[in-house]
This record gives sequence, structure tokens and C-alpha cells, in this order.
Amino acid sequence: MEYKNPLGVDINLETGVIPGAKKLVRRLSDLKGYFVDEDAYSELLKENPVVYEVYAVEQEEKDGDLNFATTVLYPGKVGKEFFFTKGHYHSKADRAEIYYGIKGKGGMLLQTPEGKAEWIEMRPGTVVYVPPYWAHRTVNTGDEPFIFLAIYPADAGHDYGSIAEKGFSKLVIEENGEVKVVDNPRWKE
Ligand SMILES: O=P(O)(O)OC[C@H]1O[C@H](O)[C@H](O)[C@@H](O)[C@@H]1O
Ligand SMILES: [Fe+2]
Repeated sequence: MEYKNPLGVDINLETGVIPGAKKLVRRLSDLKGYFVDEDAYSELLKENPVVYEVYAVEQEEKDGDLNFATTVLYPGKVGKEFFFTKGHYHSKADRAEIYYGIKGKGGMLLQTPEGKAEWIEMRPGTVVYVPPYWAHRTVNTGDEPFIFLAIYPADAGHDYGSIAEKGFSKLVIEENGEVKVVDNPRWKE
């Protein structure tokens, strides 16, 4: 039997950086078609800000093993919509996931394939359980980076297709200085 080596790393709780992790950067240009307000999107694209960064420690895609990653989701809006991660189902759709809030303010939108949505607020210390089959997207509703940890099965994979195409049935927006979760006018089942 070949055993893998255990690993302990310290997440920087201020920056979200995991030393030695693989870094992924997503800019606004990587989120084309994701925001409802296309004019606001085009305008902000001139700056093309970084929307989020992911620091991932991933294993081979085998069942039984686990990956973990931090995400640093920057504050910002496209029109009324707060910055968010793309959001995905798992390629192996029955794989669950755990998120843990580290810094900043935000939440998670979750959705079943039929479009039943849930919004869960996240603060430092919040644990979110993502059940099997639910798509999930995180949203920064604050004015500082929203940082969280995620732990997920190594063979879960990311299925972006249907969210990239149809989005979520709900939007998280700012209106009159308040955070609101409203129906997505472009949602179609
Ligand atoms: O993959 P996205 O929907 O863009 O979300 C960004 C990332 O968020 C978390 O860190 C998850 O653990 C990652 O698996 C995911 O890649
Ligand atoms: Fe996931």
C-alpha cells in the first residue's frame, strides 16, 4: 500500500492565501454573459477588474479523497448586482461540499436543477453545507473582500454549463442601500 503524506498549511486569515496552493484568477472578462445589466458590464469591462481569486489544493480525481480551496471574492457591482463567483453544479452531481466563512460579508445562492433557490448569509465563522445536486454561487454583499474556505470531494468536478447558459433563478442586488434577493427576469426553466 502506498500512503499519501498528510499535510498541514496555515491559511492567511487576512488575505485568504494558502501557501503553495494553485492560484486561479477570474477577471470580469471571464464572466461574460453572467450579469443581467449588459451596459454596466461593458462599461466596467474597460477596467476589467479581478472579481475573484481561488487558492486550491487539489488531489487526483479519485473518490474518497478531498480538495480544499479558499476564494477571495472582491467587492463590487455590475449595475445593481453584486460581484459573484460563476457558480456550478458538480460534474458528479451527487457530491456535497462544505464552505466556511473567514472574512467579510456575503452569502451563497443555491439552486436545484428545477430552479428552487435558497440564499444563505455568510459571516466569518458561518458553515454552509451544500447538499448533493445543488448548484452553488457565492456573492460579496459587503465593501471588503469576502474570503471563505471550501472543502469538496476530489472527484466532484465543476459543471458550469447550465449556470453559464441560464444563470440562477434569483439575483442578489443592492436597492436603496439594501441587499435584496429578487427573481431573475431572464430565468427560464
Ligand atoms: O468555480 P466557481 O463557481 O467559479 O467558484 C470558485 C471556487 O469557489 C470555491 O473555492 C470552490 O471550492 C471551488 O471549487 C470553486 O472553483
Ligand atoms: Fe462546488
